[in-house]
Amino acid sequence: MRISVIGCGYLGAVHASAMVELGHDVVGVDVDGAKIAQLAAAKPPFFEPGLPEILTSASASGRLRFSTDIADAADATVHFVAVGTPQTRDGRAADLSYVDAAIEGLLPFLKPGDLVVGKSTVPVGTAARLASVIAGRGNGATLAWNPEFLREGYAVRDTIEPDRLVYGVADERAAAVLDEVYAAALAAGTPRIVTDYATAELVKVSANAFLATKISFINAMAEIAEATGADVTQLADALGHDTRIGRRFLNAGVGFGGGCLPKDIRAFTARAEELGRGESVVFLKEVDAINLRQRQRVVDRAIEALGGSVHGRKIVVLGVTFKPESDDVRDSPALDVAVQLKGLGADVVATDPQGIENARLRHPQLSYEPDLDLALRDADLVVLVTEWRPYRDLDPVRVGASVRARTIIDARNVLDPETWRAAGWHYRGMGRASGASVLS
Ligand SMILES: NC(=O)c1ccc[n+]([C@@H]2O[C@H](COP(=O)([O-])OP(=O)(O)OC[C@H]3O[C@@H](n4cnc5c(N)ncnc54)[C@H](O)[C@@H]3O)[C@@H](O)[C@H]2O)c1
Ligand SMILES: O=c1ccn([C@@H]2O[C@H](COP(=O)(O)OP(=O)(O)O[C@H]3O[C@H](CO)[C@@H](O)[C@H](O)[C@H]3O)[C@@H](O)[C@H]2O)c(=O)[nH]1
Repeated sequence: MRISVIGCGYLGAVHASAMVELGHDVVGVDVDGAKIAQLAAAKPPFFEPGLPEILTSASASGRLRFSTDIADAADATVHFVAVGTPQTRDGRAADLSYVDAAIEGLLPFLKPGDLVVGKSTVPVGTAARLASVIAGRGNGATLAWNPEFLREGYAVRDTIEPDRLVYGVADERAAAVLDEVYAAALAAGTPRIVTDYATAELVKVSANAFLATKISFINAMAEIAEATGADVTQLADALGHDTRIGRRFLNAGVGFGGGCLPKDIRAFTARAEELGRGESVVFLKEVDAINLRQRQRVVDRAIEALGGSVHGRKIVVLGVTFKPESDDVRDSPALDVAVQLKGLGADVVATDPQGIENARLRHPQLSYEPDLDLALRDADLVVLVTEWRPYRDLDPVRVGASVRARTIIDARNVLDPETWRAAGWHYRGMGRASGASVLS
């Protein structure tokens, strides 16, 4: 099939390349000329494991092109819309101006039988509104909403072998077209749910709301654990053995960030309020508040660890991205902590395997040191905020020889407290028993 992908960011660039893997002819379109130039040269404009390989093979096959001109989408019969839906500047709602502009741009090039497929995360009701725009001016094209559930860091696998496919459609033909698009994934047994627009839109935002709630739940338990001397990691392990609960997304720490969970729960709340149903999701405000409190708790812990003031002290912040295996710093808890500590007068040095370039663009006032050993030298305090493998694997004895003071805050609970304490470190986790050894 001939496919266009409008918007080639973290979602669209992977989707475009993956569609070639699934056997299609693809043109990726973006308004960002620099991004398109990189993609056209088969160079990913961001770090995503596996993307260089599929981008290279898709480009070499001659079945993947990139363009800044929406007219190049005219040959395609299926048009995925994967542009951003960030939080509006003045509020918590989703900014739909990019989605609206992408649809407006496509309209003159649509043909009878074309299917426009929304991928972006949108407030419920958006698809119905856009379907009527396309019905009016889309020259016989129709709309489907097919939300995306990929995780950054696993985006390639999640796109090629998704946990499920959700089609929000208004007619059977649209579902049949999507079946053709995803034939390879369906043949591999991917479950598919065919539903209406509103349900498809809601599946996406409620999935993210659920994940965010799970994380804030365990972070709330971490607060209680701390007040009682209990250990939240053991608590999560024990809870996780209950298959109804499951262990995933029960890692307490500095909380969730990124370009999705925080903005999506806020947009969901705003939409529910618009619908007069704010009360139904009022708990999401608490989920957000617990999450933001975790960032503050890490900062407070740093102040406490340094005896009441961070002023003039060297604090090494391990990680700037919102999670490992990504260079994405959107709403990153790690950067938030680094910026707050800097604001309090600390001599902050941040390091990260992939995120420094993006972090520097947003926060040029911070000092960055890509070399981990150099970063750690003479530190008064080490704060692990993003659990990249090299930080999880740090040797406390070796690191202990180069820092000024052996004090570490493990804001992701990924280090073994006993090992670090045995090497002479003052170790603090988040909701982990702060005393000496716990019998196992
Ligand atoms: N990043 C993820 O992991 C992920 C996963 C699932 C869903 N989503 C959703 O997908 C959407 C895109 O997210 P993202 O992370 O890829 O954002 P992004 O900011 O990385 O990419 C969006 C891209 O759209 C381009 N764009 C904006 N207006 C355009 C237009 N009119 N025509 C063509 N291109 C245009 C931008 O230049 C940018 O490259 C959002 O709604 C997001 O919530 C993201
Ligand atoms: O137990 C956990 C699990 C995750 N996180 C944090 O939660 C955030 C989000 O993590 P994750 O969900 O893995 O990353 P995303 O790539 O943002 O993916 C989410 O957001 C995407 C965009 O909507 C969806 O497609 C995905 O399904 C959804 O998992 C990160 O800051 C993680 O550090 C925790 O603090 N504790």
